[in-house]
Amino acid sequence: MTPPSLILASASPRRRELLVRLGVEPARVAPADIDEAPLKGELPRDYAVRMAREKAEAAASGDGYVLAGDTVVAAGRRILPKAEDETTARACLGLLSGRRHRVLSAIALRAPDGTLREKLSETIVRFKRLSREEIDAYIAGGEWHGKAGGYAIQGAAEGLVAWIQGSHSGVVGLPLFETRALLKAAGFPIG
Ligand SMILES: Cc1cn([C@H]2C[C@H](O)[C@@H](COP(=O)(O)OP(=O)(O)OP(=O)(O)O)O2)c(=O)[nH]c1=O
Repeated sequence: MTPPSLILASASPRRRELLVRLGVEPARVAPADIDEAPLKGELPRDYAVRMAREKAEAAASGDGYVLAGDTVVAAGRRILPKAEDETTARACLGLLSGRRHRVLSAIALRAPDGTLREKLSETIVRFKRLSREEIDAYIAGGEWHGKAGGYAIQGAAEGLVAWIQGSHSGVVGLPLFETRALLKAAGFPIG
């Protein structure tokens, strides 16, 4: 019997790399184009789960599994934006400097029968207090581009992270423990 196929509904190359670490090679990568605006007053965890679910539903086609994820950086109840310009990235780093914040990484899996399952990983991260020079140097490196909260822990930013509790892969974009469990629960063959 041929193994079932899995569509990865994500434009993030990191998500693909993380999934491959579980021994799962997606048959296709099909980024979902959805409206990513948070609802008024929406809590960060509700927003992350809703985004992951909507991405999985939007990419559904045929009879394979569809996996999607969404990573949100939250300072209290506040959802930080994905940094698309320097000003936003600077504002995010200023807010995160010397404080704890949460990274919510939701994943959603649509099974061939249309059942949708999701899981949420929550990680607490604390940056050192960042000096003006540290922020300038980080901004100059450009790794903040397109990243939730204006940083990427898989790059130079980890040198500024004093403490982390939770899932490193979750912060990067695909929490491997939760993803493996979700695939297993949905009957996807995984070692
Ligand atoms: C905090 C943090 C975020 N990120 C990334 C992961 C995600 O790519 C991005 C958050 O945006 P997402 O909306 O989760 O993902 P995406 O837009 O890159 O891709 P798609 O919606 O198609 O799946 O930020 C890191 O790579 N490292 C980090 O440390």
